[in-house]
Amino acid sequence: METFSSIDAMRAWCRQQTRSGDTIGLVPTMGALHEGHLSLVQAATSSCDRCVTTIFVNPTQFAAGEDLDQYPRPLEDDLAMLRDAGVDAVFLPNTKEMYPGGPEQKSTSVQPSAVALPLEGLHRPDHFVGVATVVMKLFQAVPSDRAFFGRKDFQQLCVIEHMVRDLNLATEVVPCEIIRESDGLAMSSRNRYLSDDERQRALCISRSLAQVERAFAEGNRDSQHLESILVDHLGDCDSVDYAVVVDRETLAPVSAISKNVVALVAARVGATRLIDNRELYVD
Ligand SMILES: Nc1ncnc2c1ncn2[C@@H]1O[C@H](COP(=O)(O)OP(=O)(O)OP(=O)(O)O)[C@@H](O)[C@H]1O
Ligand SMILES: CC(C)(CO)[C@@H](O)C(=O)[O-]
Ligand code: BAL
Repeated sequence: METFSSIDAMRAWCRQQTRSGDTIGLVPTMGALHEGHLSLVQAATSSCDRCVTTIFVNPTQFAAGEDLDQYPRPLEDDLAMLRDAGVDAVFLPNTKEMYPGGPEQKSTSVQPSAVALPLEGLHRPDHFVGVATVVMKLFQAVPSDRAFFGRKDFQQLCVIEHMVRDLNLATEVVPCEIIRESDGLAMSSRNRYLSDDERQRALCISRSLAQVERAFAEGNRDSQHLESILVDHLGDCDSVDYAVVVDRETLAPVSAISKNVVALVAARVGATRLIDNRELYVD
């Protein structure tokens, strides 16, 4: 497995693979890897000739006071997992390589579509500008045929799909299913922050979504009622940023549901903010 920290070297390696006819699958991450990340790697290695994973804790998507400094960085463990998973190359830029003028510098950025405005956009106002911009930069460093993103970060996936569509990017976005612990908790690097008690209480998030899925399957199409089911089951969380059932394409509120929707939750357990969701399909 090759590792690269410079954009030029990474891009040159990709060009060489492409010249020899190999397709490239890209898996962008912030490290602290788990089975969710490995499922993206698995999807990439099974549909592309080469898999490149990136590990970069992107400062521009964190607001002041968020967990940028604490964010776990177990690099040796991450590299061992990627090697075992059959990854061909890892891109590990430092902040100076990605932001030569410093991350605070007002440099060119990507303005995401309106899908970035609600939900996470309200609670983390500059977050998706940071995400869209760094993903665009990673796409330039790792020219790839396909890029793999998890549905766990549902709104992020929408933002990236819109960016690729609106800016005519050549990389195909491949959404990947949410990987859960055996008790239902969505895997997330931030689960490492949870104490045993918090880990138990965090289960109410996936349970609340399972309850909504059940009500939806039984024919309930009233979004207010479905949202009240979410809220009723989130009592073990310390605070709830949002618990909503919204249009799956626009993330706008819906009342009587006639199209596919998605139930999304962001809640804090102790100091840890977790997100999860369920897509609900009308047939
Ligand atoms: N449980 C999961 N199932 C599927 N994909 C996942 C899961 N967790 C993360 N991913 C995907 O992995 C990619 C990298 O995400 P990231 O490194 O931020 O991990 P994370 O676990 O979401 O971290 P955090 O806890 O910081 O949100 C993203 O596309 C994300 O959607
Ligand atoms: C897409 C991403 C790697 C951009 O920093 C990050 O937001 C993540 O890990 O989901
Ligand atoms: N997985 C999304 C990255 C973040 O929360 O910043």
